[in-house]
Amino acid sequence: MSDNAAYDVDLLVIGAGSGGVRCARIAAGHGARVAIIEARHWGGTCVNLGCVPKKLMVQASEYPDYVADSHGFGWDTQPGHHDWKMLIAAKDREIERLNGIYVSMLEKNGVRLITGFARFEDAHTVVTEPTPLSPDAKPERITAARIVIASGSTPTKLDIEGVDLAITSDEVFHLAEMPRRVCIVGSGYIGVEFAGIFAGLGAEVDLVYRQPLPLRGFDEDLRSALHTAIDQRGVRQHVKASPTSIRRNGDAFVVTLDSGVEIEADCVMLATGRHPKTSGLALEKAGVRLDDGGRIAVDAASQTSTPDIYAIGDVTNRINLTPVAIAEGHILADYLFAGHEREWAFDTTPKAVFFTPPLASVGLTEDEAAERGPADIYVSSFRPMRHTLSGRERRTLMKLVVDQASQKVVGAHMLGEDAPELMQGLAIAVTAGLRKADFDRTIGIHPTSGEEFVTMRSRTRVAGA
Ligand SMILES: Cc1cc2nc3c(=O)[nH]c(=O)nc-3n(C[C@H](O)[C@H](O)[C@H](O)COP(=O)(O)OP(=O)(O)OC[C@H]3O[C@@H](n4cnc5c(N)ncnc54)[C@H](O)[C@@H]3O)c2cc1C
Ligand SMILES: NC(=O)c1ccc[n+]([C@@H]2O[C@H](COP(=O)([O-])OP(=O)(O)OC[C@H]3O[C@@H](n4cnc5c(N)ncnc54)[C@H](O)[C@@H]3O)[C@@H](O)[C@H]2O)c1
Repeated sequence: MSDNAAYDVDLLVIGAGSGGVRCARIAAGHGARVAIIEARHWGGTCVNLGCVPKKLMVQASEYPDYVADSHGFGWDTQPGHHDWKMLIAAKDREIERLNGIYVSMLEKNGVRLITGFARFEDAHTVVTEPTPLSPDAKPERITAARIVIASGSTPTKLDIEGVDLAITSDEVFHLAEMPRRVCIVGSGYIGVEFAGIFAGLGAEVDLVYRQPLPLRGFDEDLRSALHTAIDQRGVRQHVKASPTSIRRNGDAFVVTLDSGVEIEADCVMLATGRHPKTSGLALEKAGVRLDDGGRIAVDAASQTSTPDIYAIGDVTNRINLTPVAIAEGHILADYLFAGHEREWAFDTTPKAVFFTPPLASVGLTEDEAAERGPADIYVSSFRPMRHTLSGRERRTLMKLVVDQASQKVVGAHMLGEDAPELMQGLAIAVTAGLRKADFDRTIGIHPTSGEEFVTMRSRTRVAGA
């Protein structure tokens, strides 16, 4: 199928990350002539500098806990030495393998792969340039009937003195040495996850954030439980605080907070959000408009202000998660080249933060539900079975938010071991609009933590009444 023979391709995708790769592959599967341009690394942020290396590092950081916990079960296991360089090399090998899979999957589907940095010449023409990471890339000029911008996002740095002394998540995966003292700024997903990683690997960690509790936007009970869990992990929390400067002190760095407190660290990491990556694309040449927040403005069909140009994933700053970018890419490819729209339940997108212990959520928080009307709240907090013997001070929190009028479970939240694995199943129940009575008539799996979600009989309180 060819949309328009006057163009080199039917679809040109800019950015081979989670969204772009899926869109290109599905469009090619529908018979479109597709090319994809990537400036940095095949697979994008998630595979190279995001979800995948992060999760491997979380897993690496959990082994000392297993060793310590084993003593309560009769083992005399001793902690060993951690080899940071070996971890980084093993992680890099796995990522190289994944890069190869992405490339071969695209090639197998007949997608043309172009290495280089893309820039618009007009609404149907893109030129590519070599980048520092691909200096030998041949410049190309390519015309397309339709173009999808899937260029992702990039870390936002604070405007403070000495900011260039700090790293972001873009650099953290390739540090030459494991830092012994780390100061992390920001308590969103990345700040919390890396506080857990470095603490687990044995570093002294200072976590600085502006709010009274970490993870703004999550359920308040979960945020409080996380605050306690961060303390229990040995991370020093500096709440309601912001850095004002960073300076060198020999081989170390000193972060000064607005309270006057000084924190000395071997590594300062900013985890202060990300912003859409649009610089250098020359969007103005194609008439693609940004909104006030700097994201590419799109309609419900992911179309930008220019017909035939679409945008998906983080560059549109909707829900910045890999499965969402993938879904947006898939929906768009189906819509453009198969004439049908796939349905995905974005409203009940589940979220997880891979701290140790991790937390996960789906649906409404208690406060969000209360704004819509009375909600029955069920909360359970308990010591998981493993820690009755390990002696570790770690509690699990589970919470259900139930719309009182319909008795539908509109939110589920958990902090505790395996929370992300459990939440995937609960997300199906919440997406399906199941009622509390459906949870109650479900038989539990014993002995698990998960069975608590089907045995919460007594309402803890009513919210929003
Ligand atoms: C540290 C970290 C951990 C994360 N962990 C998770 C997680 O556990 N779970 C989860 O769901 N999400 C996680 N995310 C978020 C997830 O990585 C993103 O939401 C997802 O990658 C967005 O996909 P995308 O396709 O929009 O963009 P990206 O994956 O960022 O891909 C964009 C691609 O476009 C390329 N590009 C940009 N501009 C140009 C140009 N002009 N020319 C050519 N190529 C260009 C980039 O090089 C990049 O490869 C994490 C993010 C970070 C930073
Ligand atoms: N497990 C996951 O799914 C996962 C993991 C990592 C990242 N992500 C995605 O990547 C996005 C980016 O992650 P993130 O942690 O960088 O962003 P975030 O938006 O989650 O958190 C940003 C943090 O920076 C703080 N901050 C912002 N401006 C500041 C300032 N001027 N001074 C002091 N603090 C400031 C905020 O208060 C917040 O604590 C996430 O929102 C999420 O969509 C997802």
